[in-house]
Amino acid sequence: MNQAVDKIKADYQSAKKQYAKLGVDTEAALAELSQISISMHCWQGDDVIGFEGNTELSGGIQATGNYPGRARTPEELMADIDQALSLIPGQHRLNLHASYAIFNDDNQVDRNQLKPEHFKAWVDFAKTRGLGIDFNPTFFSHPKAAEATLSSQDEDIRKFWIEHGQCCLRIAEYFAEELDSACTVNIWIPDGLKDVPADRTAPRARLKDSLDQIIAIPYDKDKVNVAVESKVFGIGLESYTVGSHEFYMNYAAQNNLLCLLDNGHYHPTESVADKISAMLLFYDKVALHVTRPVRWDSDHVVLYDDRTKEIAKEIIRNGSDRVILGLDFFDASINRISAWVVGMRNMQKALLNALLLPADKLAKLQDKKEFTKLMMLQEELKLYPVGAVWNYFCQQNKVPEQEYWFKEIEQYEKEILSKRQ
Ligand SMILES: C[C@H](O)[C@H](O)[C@@H](O)C(=O)CO
Ligand SMILES: [Mn+2]
Repeated sequence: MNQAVDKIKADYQSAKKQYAKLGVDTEAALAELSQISISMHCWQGDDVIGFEGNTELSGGIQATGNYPGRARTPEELMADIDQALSLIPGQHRLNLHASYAIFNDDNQVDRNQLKPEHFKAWVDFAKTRGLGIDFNPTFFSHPKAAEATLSSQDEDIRKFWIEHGQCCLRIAEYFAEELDSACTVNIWIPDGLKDVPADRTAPRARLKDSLDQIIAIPYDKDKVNVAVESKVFGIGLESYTVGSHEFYMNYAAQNNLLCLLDNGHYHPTESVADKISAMLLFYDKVALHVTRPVRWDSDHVVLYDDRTKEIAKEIIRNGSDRVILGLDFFDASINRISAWVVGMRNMQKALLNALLLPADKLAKLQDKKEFTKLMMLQEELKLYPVGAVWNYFCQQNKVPEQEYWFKEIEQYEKEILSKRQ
């Protein structure tokens, strides 16, 4: 901690009084914030490469940049995750991809043969840190994903990926049981076409059948939440995406699954914040990948920007317990641990900002059609002292406030990352 403890407390007390005048209880806001876990994606640490020995990223996604210090082994990735989590307030979750299975010399298998034993080291890691784990089958960066996966015309390839999905549900159940915490399994496939399709229906019918076969295996629905993530386009797949928004929204509704909304996966002027309330009138929960698309689904680090703040407001207004919140970005052009810390802390700051709004007062102004006053108050609230409350939250959680965490990143880079050649 760098600011004097007393100064942080004094600033917080002053902020508390200002918010109280608006009817906002800062203590309640802090208590709720400390209950919100974010699923931190393992793939920021190594540019979405994983541990299968394949370093080629496919599926129309790209990690650009060549900053030194990428984690190359499970040990390095775990150490980097520890370093990141030590600088992020609160208790969070870890989001793993199947391509991060940890093999020893004699148990490496292909993705359709994955078993819980290949993830035991992750369970041990999570147990000792009190983390829950979420999971993702990996339908990309594999020779059998070169054309298509769950929508493939090639029945052998489609079968391979169906089996992969089924393995992942079993592994998710293992995570949930071992860690006593429900596991969200998110299905995203890159399947699509570069140019104008002649038949949009057949690949979607095959995807539907493949998903039916995956979720037909017995699994405990209280322990495993299956989510489906749509997308509008990918690099090299610009004209047609098999797993579109409408496809998955209907599939999820019909099969009692979750939709996962990634805010990089829609047309640029569409707002994922706006979709949350609509989804939650029809689903118990919704899952999110918060990211920052710059001109395309570029997966830049999440900032404390208007888009993130608007998503956070909708999470809070609709009930944070109804949103399964994960991040999804991968920036290889900057220190990767700093990327995690900045993105996670920004998501939390946005949630805190939302928790510190006088929600009832603002909603009443809308009801009474006092739009002039509503605009005025929403704008004035932007300069209320959310930073003082944030610093106090960091202090409560024993992590450095403001920018003071960064010297630990510099130290770690000097001592550890710079030695990874
Ligand atoms: C690596 C992730 O699973 C992937 O980013 C997916 O969630 C996605 O958003 C693809 O664009
Ligand atoms: Mn995503």
